[in-house]
Amino acid sequence: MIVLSGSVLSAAEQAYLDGLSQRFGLILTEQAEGWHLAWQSQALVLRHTDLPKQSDIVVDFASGSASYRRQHGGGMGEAIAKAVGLNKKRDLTLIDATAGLGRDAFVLACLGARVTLVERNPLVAALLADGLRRAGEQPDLSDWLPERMQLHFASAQQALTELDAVEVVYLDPMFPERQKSALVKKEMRAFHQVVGEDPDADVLLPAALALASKRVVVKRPAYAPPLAGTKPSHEVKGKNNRFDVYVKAAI
Ligand SMILES: C[S@@+](CC[C@H](N)C(=O)[O-])C[C@H]1O[C@@H](n2cnc3c(N)ncnc32)[C@H](O)[C@@H]1O
Repeated sequence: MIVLSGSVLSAAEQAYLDGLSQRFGLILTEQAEGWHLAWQSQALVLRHTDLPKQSDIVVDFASGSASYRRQHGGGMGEAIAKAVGLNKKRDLTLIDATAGLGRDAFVLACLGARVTLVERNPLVAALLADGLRRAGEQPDLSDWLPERMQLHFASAQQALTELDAVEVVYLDPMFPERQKSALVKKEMRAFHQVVGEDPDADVLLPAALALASKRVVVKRPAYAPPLAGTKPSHEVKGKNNRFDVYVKAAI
């Protein structure tokens, strides 16, 4: 069942959603109270019944901060690029096993990586699929993005045993917010409501290390302990986070 409220679907929209569900095996039902899929300006969005449309969650690679970052120097100097090793090899193969809204995956793909995005939440996967579809229709993205960003709807546990080996596995599981989280952006809090916590995140590290031939990179809030309590080979500090790097072989 597809949950869309406040929208009267045209036949074309309904067919599009059915196609999306079939292609990725998505069962789109309400997952978090009050959050449902809706259409806004030809894009699929997640909307909360009690929140204004400005709080909609959408994947938009073609405009907004993702695009600004791409056009204004989101480059090899960024901590994430160094952590992953893109400063050494541009066309790394990479699995982002906790893809979320695909922002990190987009940064990495813009720099040259071939990224398989793994997401287990069906509503988030639907947003990703729709964001990738719209980006693939943009003139400045269409010639490279569909080839470099592929969506895989599955749990990371499953994907990391099923997918072909890659050079790098990237992990960014949800981490419990700090008590006084005034600094946590409104948008992030909303996203937290939809996907909840990731209490099983620790098991992803050994699975990722088994599949990656070069390294595993884990994004963590600066105050968080390393994933699974496992000390990384080294850390790369970002503006608001750090990247724990587990090296298996040189890139
Ligand atoms: C913090 S968000 C990732 C944000 C992402 N790096 C970005 O730039 O947009 C974590 C995401 O990972 C997903 N996730 C967590 N554990 C997962 C697992 N075991 N398998 C697949 N997806 C998972 C959650 O549903 C959530 O969407």
